[in-house]
Amino acid sequence: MTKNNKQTIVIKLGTSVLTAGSQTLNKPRLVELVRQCVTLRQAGHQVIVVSSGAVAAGRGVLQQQIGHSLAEKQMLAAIGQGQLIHLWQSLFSIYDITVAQMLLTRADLEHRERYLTARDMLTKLLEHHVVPIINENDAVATSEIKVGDNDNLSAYVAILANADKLVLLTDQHGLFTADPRANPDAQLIEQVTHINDELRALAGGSGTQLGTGGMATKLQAADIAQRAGVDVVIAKGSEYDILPQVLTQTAPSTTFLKFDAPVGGRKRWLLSGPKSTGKIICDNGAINAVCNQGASLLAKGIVSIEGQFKRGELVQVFCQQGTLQAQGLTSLSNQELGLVIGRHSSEFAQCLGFESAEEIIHRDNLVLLNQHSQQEVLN
Ligand SMILES: Nc1ncnc2c1ncn2[C@@H]1O[C@H](COP(=O)(O)OP(=O)(O)O)[C@@H](O)[C@H]1O
Ligand SMILES: N[C@@H](CCC(=O)OP(=O)(O)O)C(=O)O
Repeated sequence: MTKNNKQTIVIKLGTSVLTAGSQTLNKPRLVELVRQCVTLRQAGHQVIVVSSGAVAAGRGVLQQQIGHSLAEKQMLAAIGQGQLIHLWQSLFSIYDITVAQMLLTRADLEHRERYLTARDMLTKLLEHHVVPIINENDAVATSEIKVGDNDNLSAYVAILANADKLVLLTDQHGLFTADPRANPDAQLIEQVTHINDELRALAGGSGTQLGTGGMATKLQAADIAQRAGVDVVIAKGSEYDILPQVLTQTAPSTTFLKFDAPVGGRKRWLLSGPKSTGKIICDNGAINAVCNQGASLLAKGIVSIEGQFKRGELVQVFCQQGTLQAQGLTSLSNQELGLVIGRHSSEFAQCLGFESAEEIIHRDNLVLLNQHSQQEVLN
């Protein structure tokens, strides 16, 4: 939330920015970015950095031909992360600013308690005027527990920190109508209120072997952050004084406006923490009740389910037309739910052999995803 125009700003620095298009870290670029972060702090803002670049730094240290397989990148990240944090530490120390390293994986955000621990830690660092430097813990992150890209990670961090703004610095001015690398005539899209399939279709992957996810993951990140009440800006990290310019809205960029009625409280965790493990497909009556009438999801309106999930895991709710409408924590596993699809809760005990709550996803455990200004309860 904005506190007297003093904002908490998460700045995500992509590999493309930190390498300036080369194969390894570009130190003058880091110097320049630290100077700008300090300018923001001197203006009273709190700064959190999500820094990519461990893999690139590792390449610079080893100076051997290393491929791009997962195992090779993990090895490079393990080598490079130390150098990366050392550089940030040295550069911020010129200004007498202390930094702290936080290496996260999805597992740190998935369980509510671990999520709260990470949140408290981040809050403490900011209280002590430390700049958190965050990256994914690539060296140990297996596919089951990793976020996979720092764009999504930075959106989760912005939610954790209750940030006002997320700035994604990359090697383009923002989201274009097509990948500008392949389409020189592509136009910059300056403002986005709501990300839809049409927009997602414009966002391609990374144009290089160094970046992860390209514009596609930046849109995923923006979508999550907007819903949680965070303004998001994508801008070009090589532009002079880009960070101050983003704040004064004078740089070419793409801005994604935060929602008028953002998801609040514990429900923010549902946007950022758990990974979805299954799908529930519902009839239009159920979708209408859940999306427009503030109802919980009942078994009666469920048409089918897909995937495997346990009780308490996150599942996604789709309409029969195939659009994602909501996500939330299920009270039954996929096997149990299979026994009661389409049934009234009065039949649950007989079908399941035990008593169970009538709601399959209780309203308190559910976030809507298909309305850009949904009236979610701010709890
Ligand atoms: N519609 C688009 N607009 C802008 N860039 C796009 C688009 N689609 C794909 N891209 C690509 O996304 C790249 C930026 O993402 P990425 O390489 O992952 O950078 P970073 O390391 O900054 O995360 C751009 O260099 C560009 O080639
Ligand atoms: N964690 C990796 C970067 C992953 C990533 O998302 O990269 P990028 O798309 O360049 O922001 C690293 O430190 O090299």
